Amino acid sequence: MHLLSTQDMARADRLTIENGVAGAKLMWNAAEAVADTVRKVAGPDRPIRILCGPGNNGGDGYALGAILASEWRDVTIFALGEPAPGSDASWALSKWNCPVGDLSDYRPAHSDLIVDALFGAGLSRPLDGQAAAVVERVNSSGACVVAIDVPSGIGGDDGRIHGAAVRADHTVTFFRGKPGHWLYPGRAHRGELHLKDIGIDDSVLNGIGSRFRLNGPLLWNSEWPKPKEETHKYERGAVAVLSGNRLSTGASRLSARAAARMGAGAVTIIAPKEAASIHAAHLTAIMVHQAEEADEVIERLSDGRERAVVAGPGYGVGAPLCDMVLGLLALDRRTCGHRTTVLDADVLTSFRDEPDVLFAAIRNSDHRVVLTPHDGEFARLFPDLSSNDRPKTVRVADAADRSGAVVLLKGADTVIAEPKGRIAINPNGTPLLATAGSGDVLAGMIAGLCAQSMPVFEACCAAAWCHAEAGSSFGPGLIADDLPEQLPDVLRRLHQREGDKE
Ligand SMILES: NC(=O)C1=CN([C@@H]2O[C@H](COP(=O)(O)OP(=O)(O)OC[C@H]3O[C@@H](n4cnc5c(N)ncnc54)[C@H](O)[C@@H]3O)[C@@H](O)[C@H]2O)[C@@H](O)CC1
Ligand SMILES: Nc1ncnc2c1ncn2[C@@H]1O[C@H](COP(=O)(O)OP(=O)(O)O)[C@@H](O)[C@H]1O
Ligand SMILES: [K+]
Repeated sequence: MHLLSTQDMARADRLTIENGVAGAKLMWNAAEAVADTVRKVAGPDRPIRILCGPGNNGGDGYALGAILASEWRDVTIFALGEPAPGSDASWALSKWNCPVGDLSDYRPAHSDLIVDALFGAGLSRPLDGQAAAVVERVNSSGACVVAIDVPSGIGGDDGRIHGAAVRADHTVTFFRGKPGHWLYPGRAHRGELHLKDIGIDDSVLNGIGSRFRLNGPLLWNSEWPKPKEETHKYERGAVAVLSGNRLSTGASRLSARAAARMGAGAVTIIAPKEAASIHAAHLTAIMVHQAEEADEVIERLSDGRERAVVAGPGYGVGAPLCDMVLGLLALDRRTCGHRTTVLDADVLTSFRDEPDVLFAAIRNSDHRVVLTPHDGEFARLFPDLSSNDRPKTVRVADAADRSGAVVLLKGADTVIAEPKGRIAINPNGTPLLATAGSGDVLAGMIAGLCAQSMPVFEACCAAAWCHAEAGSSFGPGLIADDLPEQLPDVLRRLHQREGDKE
């Protein structure tokens, strides 16, 4: 499913208007769509108070008022400024045949149904003055709020609070969702999201070329690996996971088990001697290979049997890990096929003083690379991209462009970006995933899919989505060990789903 930035959405409107649908018609359709939700939420008797801004978001509010007043409902409008003469909003105001109150006079009652039509896609500066004051009163009133397009004060592109922001119970948006509906804190402010058709044809998406996607099965189901009937375990896809020393072996076992559960045909942990015997005592289906020094590990991996390698979880931060990774990335495609290297955890911290060395190695490598930082690791590798001054989506996309890797920035609103390409936001995260080792599982899941030749961006998106599904379907009490065991159930349900379409 595409998401549209405010700029993309303006282009969708423009293309639709050029194709002969009047802007006023789109506004009326938008108001009808909001009216549907308002009727359901307000029931027959609740007083409806519409707060209109000076732009087209306010225009939607005036048109909504006209529709609901024609049904003899108790509707009042309070406005901030007037629509520009000749605008669609000014036309909508002409359909509202009752007085308009001043926004500063509105005192919300708990029983009101408030419609927030102050600002939508056109928010151009932080809320202040009357707008900020009314948002404060609305939020503390306890009244039910339906926001039009986006809760006022939330940036449609970045999901951030600009000055102050409405906390809505419902948000009605048009044609496609916006990144700000899915990035926090906007995601927490929007309440239930209602996506409505207002007469914009899907074909305009071709003319827009939006980079933004909402992650979900539609994005990657068609690339899901299906083993051939006559396959064997190495052909199906093998994974290697590099283990830390004897005191930190658990992380690599979590990654390995997750890779196997995602369908990799063979998974091997490569570990130094003392750690290898600990693994051997724990493992059954997962194989263990003993290798002491970086040279031995690279020698073991140079025959190309494993099409995906996980490095970082529990390995230990330091120069030996940097050398190992640089050695791995230098392995030749002729011997290793189209290998994917998933660099997680300690690898990301180990390169904090010389991230450009890592990025140069990635760009010069024959292999596909995935970086899976959390916020702290992201700040170490990309210090200048870590401040919140630009949307998270754009910062992750810049990190992908700079590094040459697919970058998956973990968090409640995980963002995945490919170099010069798509940017996906994961919708189904649960705070239950905030448990030690859950990131190690995710790294293994990505490797498991990449080893089966799933394209790397799709593999990252699919893994993030399935990881979150595993967390929420297991429920309270979840620890990282439970995630791989939950995957068969997630995968079974996934493959039973009927293909919904874009
Ligand atoms: N034809 C279209 O373009 C359609 C637009 N629609 C609606 O139009 C909205 C976008 O309309 P606009 O582009 O007019 O933008 P908005 O209505 O979101 O806001 C723009 C207006 O608000 C003012 N403004 C921005 N930030 C402010 C602040 N912090 N304090 C005070 N004033 C501020 C601007 O100067 C401008 O007058 C969408 O969100 C959607 O609700 C829908 O009616 C569907 C069709
Ligand atoms: N509040 C949250 N909501 C949703 N997902 C979360 C939340 N907190 C963490 N996660 C997810 O949990 C995982 C944690 O990974 P990471 O920080 O690497 O942990 P660890 O290093 O302990 O394995 C990531 O996939 C992240 O997206
Ligand atoms: K709004």
